[in-house]
Amino acid sequence: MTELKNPFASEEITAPFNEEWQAKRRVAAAVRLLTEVLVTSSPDTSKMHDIAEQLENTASDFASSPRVYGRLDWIESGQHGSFGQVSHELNPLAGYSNPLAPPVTTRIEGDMAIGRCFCGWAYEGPPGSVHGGYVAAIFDQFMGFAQKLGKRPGMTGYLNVSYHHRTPLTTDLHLEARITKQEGRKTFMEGKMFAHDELTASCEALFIEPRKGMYALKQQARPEEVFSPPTARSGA
Ligand SMILES: CCCCCCCCCCCCCC(=O)SCCNC(=O)CCNC(=O)[C@H](O)C(C)(C)COP(=O)(O)OP(=O)(O)OC[C@H]1O[C@@H](n2cnc3c(N)ncnc32)[C@H](O)[C@@H]1OP(=O)(O)O
Repeated sequence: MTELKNPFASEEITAPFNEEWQAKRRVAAAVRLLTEVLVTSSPDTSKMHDIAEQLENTASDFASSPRVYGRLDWIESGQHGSFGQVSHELNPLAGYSNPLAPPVTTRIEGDMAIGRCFCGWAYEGPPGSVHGGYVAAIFDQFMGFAQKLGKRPGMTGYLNVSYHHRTPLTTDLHLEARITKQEGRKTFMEGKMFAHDELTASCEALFIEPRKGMYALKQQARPEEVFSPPTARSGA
């Protein structure tokens, strides 16, 4: 099995590991664009049914290729990069090849973690503003990266988010985090989110290194592989 190194790799692995990921990044960018267009356009109904059929065919085409479920299996193949590189592609908040990810980008500067994010209309909660659940998710990802500063990577124990002002959509969001205290396996941090220099949200987070370390996570039970989301055709 490929060695699991640098699970918190970020800016230092900006380029895709190979041409396959490069192509997948392009597909993911197209799906992001599609999502943005979907929630901000109003084509006539029959055109939408045509589009749905095309997309269903595209999904079937994709599904007929070899399938890989879960990051551990991606790295086990030996052809898709290390855990850090695969995460850089598939992480649901930061992965360039995962269209669910806005994505959040991160880097370390001195004793601080710095991040950036941009949320389009698909992320709307309050009018014109990022949904609070996404603000929390962005923080969880960003703080999970920021704990790299403490060298005892762990899982989120708690994440307490304060919402000071609405976080605007279609705006560059700036993130900052620092460690406030470290006690053995526990890393305490604070994080901030800014839009146009205004503090929109802040958080206090505790990350805890599991007793047996992060690598023990790979021994957890695997979820079911088969996932068949309902389609409009099946009446959902
Ligand atoms: C193979 C892959 C490897 C690389 C993977 C990289 C993945 C990257 C992921 C990045 C992440 C991305 C972000 C995500 O999405 S992380 C996903 C969201 N988080 C989770 O799912 C975490 C679920 N919880 C757990 O797994 C366990 O509870 C953890 C691991 C957190 C602790 O379980 P463990 O058995 O180790 O704990 P312990 O009982 O020995 O307690 C230890 C100490 O901690 C204190 N305490 C415990 N809980 C809390 C709490 N809630 N508040 C305050 N304090 C708490 C406790 O009192 C004790 O203190 P003390 O008595 O010692 O003073």
